[in-house]
Amino acid sequence: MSSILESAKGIIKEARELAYLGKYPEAIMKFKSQIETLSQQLGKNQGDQLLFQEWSKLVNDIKEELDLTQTLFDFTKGNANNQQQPSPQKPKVVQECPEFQEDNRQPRLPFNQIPFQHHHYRENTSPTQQKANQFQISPPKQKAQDPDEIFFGGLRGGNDGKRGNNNNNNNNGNNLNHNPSNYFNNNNNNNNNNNNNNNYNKRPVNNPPPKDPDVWDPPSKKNDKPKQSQKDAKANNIFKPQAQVKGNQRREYDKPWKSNAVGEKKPVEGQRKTFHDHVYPDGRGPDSDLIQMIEREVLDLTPNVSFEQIAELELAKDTLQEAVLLPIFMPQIFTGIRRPCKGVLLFGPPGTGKTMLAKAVATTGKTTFFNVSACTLASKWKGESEKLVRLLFEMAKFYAPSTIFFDEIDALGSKRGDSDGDSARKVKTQMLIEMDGVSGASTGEERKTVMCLAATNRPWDLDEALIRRLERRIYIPLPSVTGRKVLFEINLNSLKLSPNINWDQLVKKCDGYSGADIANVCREASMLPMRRKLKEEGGFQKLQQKYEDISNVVDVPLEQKDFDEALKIVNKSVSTEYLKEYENWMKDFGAG
Ligand SMILES: Nc1ncnc2c1ncn2[C@@H]1O[C@H](COP(=O)(O)OP(=O)(O)OP(=O)(O)O)[C@@H](O)[C@H]1O
Repeated sequence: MSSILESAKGIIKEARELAYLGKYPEAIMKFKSQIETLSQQLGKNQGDQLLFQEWSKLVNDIKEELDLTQTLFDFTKGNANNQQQPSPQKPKVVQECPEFQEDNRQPRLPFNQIPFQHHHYRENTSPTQQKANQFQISPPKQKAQDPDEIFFGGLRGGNDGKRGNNNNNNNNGNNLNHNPSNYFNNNNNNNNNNNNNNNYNKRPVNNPPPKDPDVWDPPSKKNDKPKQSQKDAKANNIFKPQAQVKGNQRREYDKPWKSNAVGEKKPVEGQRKTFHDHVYPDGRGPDSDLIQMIEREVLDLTPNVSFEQIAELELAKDTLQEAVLLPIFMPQIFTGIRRPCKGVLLFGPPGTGKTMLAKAVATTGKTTFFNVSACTLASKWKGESEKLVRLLFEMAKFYAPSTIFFDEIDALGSKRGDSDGDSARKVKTQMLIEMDGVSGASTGEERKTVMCLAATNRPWDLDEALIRRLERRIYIPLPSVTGRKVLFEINLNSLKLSPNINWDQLVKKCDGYSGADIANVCREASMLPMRRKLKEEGGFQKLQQKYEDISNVVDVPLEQKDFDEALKIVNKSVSTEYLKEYENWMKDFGAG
């Protein structure tokens, strides 16, 4: 049954398309064939009362559609016989509606020639009709792609909500088209006048023509509705009494939403004055948004990492303490040839603790930490990146002593080349200028220590001018055996551990793992006993019913098998071929 309906649906759709294209004879043939097929089926299904009713309703509807198509056909034939061909110019509806201009199909019929059937199909919400709709003879509404929608769209009024007068149109469409006799009368008039458009315009005033949803209302004349003067309005009591206020009285109430607004922001006493407040004491300026974005997303007031939390990397820690922290603590010593370096580059495989080192520097030196991810910058402030770099350094000087950390600096400061866009070149140049400006701290002006730290996994991509300014270049390698042991200790210090774990063997197995990889192994291992326990007890729900405090039950010591299992899941993330490249680059450019 459903296959018959499906094929009927398809053929009826084709028939509508043909009718839309003005191929009435073919459309009529198709409608007729479907009426025949469905009627035959009706005969076979008389036993099922409900189905029978629905199908006969459907057949009747298609018959009406056939009649209307036939009428249209007769009408156009009449026109042709009278040699009253429609004007080659497209009707107004078609001219004004972009969808129709894009569409190369024939212009749509004048409004009063459009059959009403589909409207009837979709709008009728009687239970039987709703059932019939389930057969989806008329498909759900789509944007002007569906020929049904284009062909019969005028009847339903609102097609896509673009125009404001859809509801009215809908009503007008209903009023006119629900009554087939109206429809035929109009056609007769058309025949008499032999001019559809004229006829459309010559409707009696008390029976206004339905609006086409695709045609905008003409602009209303200014004197259509004389404006009511305020005096008259008051007299007519249009204004509510509470609105009658004197002078500025209306503005004198609390506007809590405004207190957070940028324009009204006032520094609270005792609170740290922000850079924004400093440059724009009035609360708003041309770069307000950019500055606030930096303050919100780049400024990290609590990096909170200590050197003790970082495993191994003793050389890097010493270099950073000497190059960055000492000049902050003893600025008087670091003058002349001892001037602090302009910047430090940390390079090495991913996940080896470069960001942690930068944060530890900021925490220990009690400096303001700007954590700039070059990737984010480049994408987020496209077109304004060089302004952002300038503002960033200005802010760093304002909050000095500060540390600016450029993570993934290769994304921002790669080698300059012909393929660079204008914007990328400007950003690089701005960075170089600003980094030079930072060392201006040693030229006698009030010392504003700003340290630049940068990290990259691809040092060989960096621009040489930038490399020169990052005067200390420190290799952050993968952890050694000792480093891996410490990493396990750091990551597992809050968990219960079985005494039977063979740490030496485990650390050996983790050869080539970065600090981040080892942290992942520990995380995975820590979950396994819990998962096992949950499974044994029949799932979370059952465990919860059985024990009041399930945290004690699932918090079981980690065992060797947990780590073995975790090592199967977590693999190393650094390829060995890259390690060679780091070492080579270190030989050529390293300055640790
Ligand atoms: N030496 C280390 N000591 C302690 N933890 C470490 C160490 N190295 C890596 N980790 C762990 O790895 C995680 C990632 O470290 P971090 O972000 O500092 O790496 P990164 O070198 O900056 O990585 P990327 O180059 O991908 O930005 C840290 O949160 C930490 O858990």
